[in-house]
Amino acid sequence: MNAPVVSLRDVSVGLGGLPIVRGITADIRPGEFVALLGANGSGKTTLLRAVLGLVPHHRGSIELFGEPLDSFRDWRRVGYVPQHIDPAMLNSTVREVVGTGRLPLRRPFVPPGRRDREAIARALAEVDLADRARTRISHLSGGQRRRTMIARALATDPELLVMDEPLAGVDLATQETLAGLMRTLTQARGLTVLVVLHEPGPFADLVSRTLLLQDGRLVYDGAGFELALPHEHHLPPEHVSSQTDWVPSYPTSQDQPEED
Ligand SMILES: Nc1ncnc2c1ncn2[C@@H]1O[C@H](COP(=O)(O)OP(=O)(O)OP(=O)(O)O)[C@@H](O)[C@H]1O
Repeated sequence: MNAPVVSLRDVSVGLGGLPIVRGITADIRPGEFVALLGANGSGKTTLLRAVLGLVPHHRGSIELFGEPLDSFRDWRRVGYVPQHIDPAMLNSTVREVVGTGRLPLRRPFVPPGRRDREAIARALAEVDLADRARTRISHLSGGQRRRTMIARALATDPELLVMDEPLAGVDLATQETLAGLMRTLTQARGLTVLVVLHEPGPFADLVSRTLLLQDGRLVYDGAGFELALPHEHHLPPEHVSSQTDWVPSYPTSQDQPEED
C-alpha cells in the first residue's frame, strides 16, 4: 500500500487558550478525495490550517508525504485553496494571482521564467480562465474567483490539493461547475484532495471518504457520504479521541502573576 500523503497521529490544536482540535488520528492515502465535515465551529478549518503548518499543533504528530511537518520543505507538492481571497489581491490580475502560486519554486524578486509562464498558462486553461488572464480579481464573479484560486493552487503541479469550503457562497450552478472541474482535475492530475465542506452538494459523487468532526473530535471516518448524524459516534471506541488529558502548552490565566 502507498505511503500516506497526510498522516495525523493524536493531533491536538489549541487557539486562544481553548482546545479546538482534539486527538485526531487519520491517514490520507494517494488518490483519496476526503471531505472534512462538521458543524460550525467544530474545528475543520483549524485542522486544515494545522496540516498546512499555518497554526501550530500542541500535541501529536503531522506528516506530509512521510516527512514530519517541522522539516517538510517541499511545499510545491501541496496546493491550498483558502476559503476567502485576500482583499490585497483584488486589484491584481488573474495571471498575477495565479503567478503567486509559483512562489515556492521561484527566487524572490526574479520575474517568472518560461516554466513559470507555462505552468500558469496550463493552470488557467484547466480552470477555463485563459481568456480572463488580464482581468482584475475585483471584476470577477464569485465562481471565477474560486477558479482563480484553484488555478493558483495548481500552479506548482501539486499532488495534494487542500481546499477550505470551495462551495460556500456560490450558487448551485457554480457549485456544479466547480464539481465538474474537480472531477476533470482529479482524473487528469491524479490529485489527492482534502476538502472542508459544510454539505456535500454536487461534490457528493467525488468524495471517497468522509471525516466528521464534532467539537474538535473525529467522530466518523468512513466511505463516501453515507452519513452520519453529527451527534452519533460511528468509530469503534478505541478510535474515538477521548482527550480527557488535554493540556494547553501555552500560558493560561492561572500562570499569570497576580497583580498587586
Ligand atoms: N484565533 C482563534 N482564537 C480563538 N478561537 C478561535 C480562533 N480561530 C477559531 N477559533 C474558534 O475555534 C473554533 C473552531 O473554528 P474553526 O474555524 O476551525 O471551525 P470550523 O469547523 O471550520 O467552522 P466553520 O464551519 O464555521 O468555518 C470556533 O469556535 C472558533 O470560534
